[in-house]
Amino acid sequence: MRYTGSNLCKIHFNQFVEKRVKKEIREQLKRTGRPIVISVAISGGKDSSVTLYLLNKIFGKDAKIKLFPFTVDEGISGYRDSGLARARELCNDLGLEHHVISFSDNYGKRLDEIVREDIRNTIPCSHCGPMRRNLMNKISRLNFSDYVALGINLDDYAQSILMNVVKGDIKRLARMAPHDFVRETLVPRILPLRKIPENEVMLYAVLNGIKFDSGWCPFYGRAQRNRFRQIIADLEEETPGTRHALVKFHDELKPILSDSVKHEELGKCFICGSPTSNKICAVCNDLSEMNYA
Ligand SMILES: Nc1ncnc2c1ncn2[C@@H]1O[C@H](COP(=O)(O)OP(=O)(O)OP(=O)(O)O)[C@@H](O)[C@H]1O
Repeated sequence: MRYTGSNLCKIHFNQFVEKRVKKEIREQLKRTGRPIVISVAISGGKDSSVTLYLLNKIFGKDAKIKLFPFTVDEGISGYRDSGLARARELCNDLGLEHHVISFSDNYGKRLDEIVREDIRNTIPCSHCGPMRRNLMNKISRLNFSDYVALGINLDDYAQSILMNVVKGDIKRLARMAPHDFVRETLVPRILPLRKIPENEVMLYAVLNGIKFDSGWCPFYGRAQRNRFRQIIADLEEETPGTRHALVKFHDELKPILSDSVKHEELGKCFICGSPTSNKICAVCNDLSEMNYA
């Protein structure tokens, strides 16, 4: 680990990962003594698989915590099916019931079709991201979840901070998960792996025999995040510890921002009832523009 200068054996590496994840969870999860439901968004990829494995390892015997793992089936041929299969297998191994919510049942179309029919040739992620987040929130609300856990690792998190800084998007910086405020219609997100570098998550998965899908989304090449992925990787290579420094910067900035940046009032979408600060949510807007196109 270049950022700490340490070399660890398997046992101590596992302990080091688990200790940091437990600390994160302690800080992110507000325990009040009453039972808690945590939805776990698993794509079948390494990060969300490790997230579910660790949450189950930490809370599996805790009668006051119920885990609810689910996958959103976007309808991406040649990609999502193998992710779904891995997610199902992992849940089976852990003795947890796996749930699925799909674009086709909720939006009437698979992502493949949406992309094919889009004459504006928009980046596929700009349809998929809001639609996926919308269904994550929907299924989490349907089973009365207190939190939804995502497999965001340190690299992902540092990229998001930098992207928001570069775009000058102070509102997004202020409302980045982990969420410490509850809004009626939006289930707060927790990120147990946000301090664990991507390569350590991968190593943890391999060392512990956690099944995951290593396929790439066919639309990956067009994602704007890729540029920031490279920038963060280069900065970390030149100066180990950069990713942690960015997270520390954001953690210190967040309380200052939330004092000065007012969180937008969230109402309900006029069409589907999802949380939105506008009359119509981003997904319904997108779907109606597609129908007019
Ligand atoms: N189809 C999906 N169903 C459920 N959760 C998802 C899905 N896609 C993404 N997520 C959640 O959002 C997080 C970030 O998404 P991202 O696109 O980076 O995931 P990924 O690279 O496909 O897989 P992973 O992060 O598990 O390695 C995931 O870790 C997971 O918690």
